[in-house]
Amino acid sequence: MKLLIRSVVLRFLKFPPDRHKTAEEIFHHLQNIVDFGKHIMNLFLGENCVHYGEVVQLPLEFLKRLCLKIQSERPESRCGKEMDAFSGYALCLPDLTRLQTYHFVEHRPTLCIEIKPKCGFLPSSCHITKKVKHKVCRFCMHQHLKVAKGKWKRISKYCPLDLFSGNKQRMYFALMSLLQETQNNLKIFKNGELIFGCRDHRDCVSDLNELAHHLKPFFFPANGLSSGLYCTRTVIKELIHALTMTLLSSSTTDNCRVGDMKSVTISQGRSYCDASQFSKELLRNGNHKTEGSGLPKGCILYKILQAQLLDMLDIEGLRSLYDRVEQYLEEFPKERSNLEIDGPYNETFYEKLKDLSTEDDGTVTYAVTKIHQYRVAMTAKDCSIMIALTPCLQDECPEQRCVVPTSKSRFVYSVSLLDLDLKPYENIPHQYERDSKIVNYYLKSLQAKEDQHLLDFYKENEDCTLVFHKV
Ligand SMILES: O=P(O)(O)O[C@@H]1[C@@H](OP(=O)(O)O)[C@H](OP(=O)(O)O)[C@H](O)[C@H](OP(=O)(O)O)[C@H]1OP(=O)(O)O
Ligand SMILES: Nc1ncnc2c1ncn2[C@@H]1O[C@H](COP(=O)(O)OP(=O)(O)OP(=O)(O)O)[C@@H](O)[C@H]1O
Repeated sequence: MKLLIRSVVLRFLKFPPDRHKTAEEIFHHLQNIVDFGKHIMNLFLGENCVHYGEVVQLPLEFLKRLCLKIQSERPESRCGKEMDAFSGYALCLPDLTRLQTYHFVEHRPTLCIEIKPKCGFLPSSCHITKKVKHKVCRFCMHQHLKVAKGKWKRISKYCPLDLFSGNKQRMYFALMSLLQETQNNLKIFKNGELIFGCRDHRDCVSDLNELAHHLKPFFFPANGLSSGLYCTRTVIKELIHALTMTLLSSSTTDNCRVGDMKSVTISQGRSYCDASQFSKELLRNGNHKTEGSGLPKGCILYKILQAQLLDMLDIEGLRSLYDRVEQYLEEFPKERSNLEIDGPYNETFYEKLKDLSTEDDGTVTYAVTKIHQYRVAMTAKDCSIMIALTPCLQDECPEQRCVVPTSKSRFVYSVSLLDLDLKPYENIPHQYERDSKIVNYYLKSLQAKEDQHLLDFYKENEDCTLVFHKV
């Protein structure tokens, strides 16, 4: 749960009603979040993008009033957990809907586009038991289950592999699909206020004409564009162009160490997903080669993908390693802190993440290293990118690398990341079950679709079926 107070954001922990923690535990938990951002994600993703914030203490009276004030604003689907208003501790973060780089534009209008890209590769682990996982990405498979469960109304045409391809045509298709079906993967803010996307799973604002109306003064400040369908298309195109440029731009000035990790390759896996509408469209037009231009090293998508690729074994390969650690902890419960399952997140922890060998020597040390890497990868698979854009004049911003030009405008931008908390160790069995549910449901719906096609085929051909009778 996040609360916006002027230009900072206060972040509070949430817990199920019956599971309150002591103030000391909450302080430790929040400090761990800060340390993980500062010493681990910072190095993977770069200090310009990672804003880990600081733990602050607030008067309890203030928190009590705050809690009462915001309760009615919280989406119903999120109310299963209660905000911690008892410990007095919170995280203080910058407001990432605002530009993070240049402060001279602080009071200018700002657009911020939040994208939750999800997992951008197909796993190639030999532990995988269902072949479909090598061909169809997790996001596309999961769509079927989400729609069946009523989380979303329609299947999205967005496929993360298109966004992460680095190919501008595929990225255009991916971003357009996000705009058409935002789900929880795209939100747009104007001056810090949500103008497009879902606040809650039921509460969505996604009228492209209305969005174009908001965007027009940013992209066509001289107002030379009439309204209507043509205008909407033109403005949306400009937005997608600006987003593509920022997502592919490389930052050379941060401390990101993505280069010092032997980069994990995805060459064994393919770079396109069989379920992607873009690939299907190409195939339909007789083109059998889906282009992947590759991401420029140093761009935000490249860094996120590198962190995601730390999941080398897939949950199917990881499950038995988790059981190995659990068995060990059952015998030696005090060893949990030595295994550093709950931190500390420091340089030593980071160094361990660099061991990419997948030769299992049967030790608990090997198992724990792979688990740490998996948890970091899962974090990168669930984080969000915040792209803030503010118009700037021709003679402003001498550093061209922070400027994105569009047809009739020019923007300074900043790229930041959200939701970088390390995924809990305890979630692993749940991840395993969810994975098999997603895959099984997908296979079931594929089968049902095939059966239906066959049935339709027989129905269509009923009139001319030749039936042989025994004589
Ligand atoms: O498993 P996924 O891919 O559905 O991801 C979950 C997200 O669902 P999504 O598919 O993005 O709609 C899910 O997003 P929502 O809360 O549904 O918007 C959470 O981010 C969840 O993380 P956590 O368990 O709350 O830490 C995410 O769970 P983790 O798997 O990252 O733990
Ligand atoms: N530092 C920030 N600056 C601006 N907006 C933020 C910041 N942190 C979070 N947000 C906004 O708040 C939204 C919710 O954040 P997050 O998903 O981390 O919270 P949550 O724990 O799921 O909250 P809840 O369950 O109450 O919805 C984000 O999708 C983003 O739009």
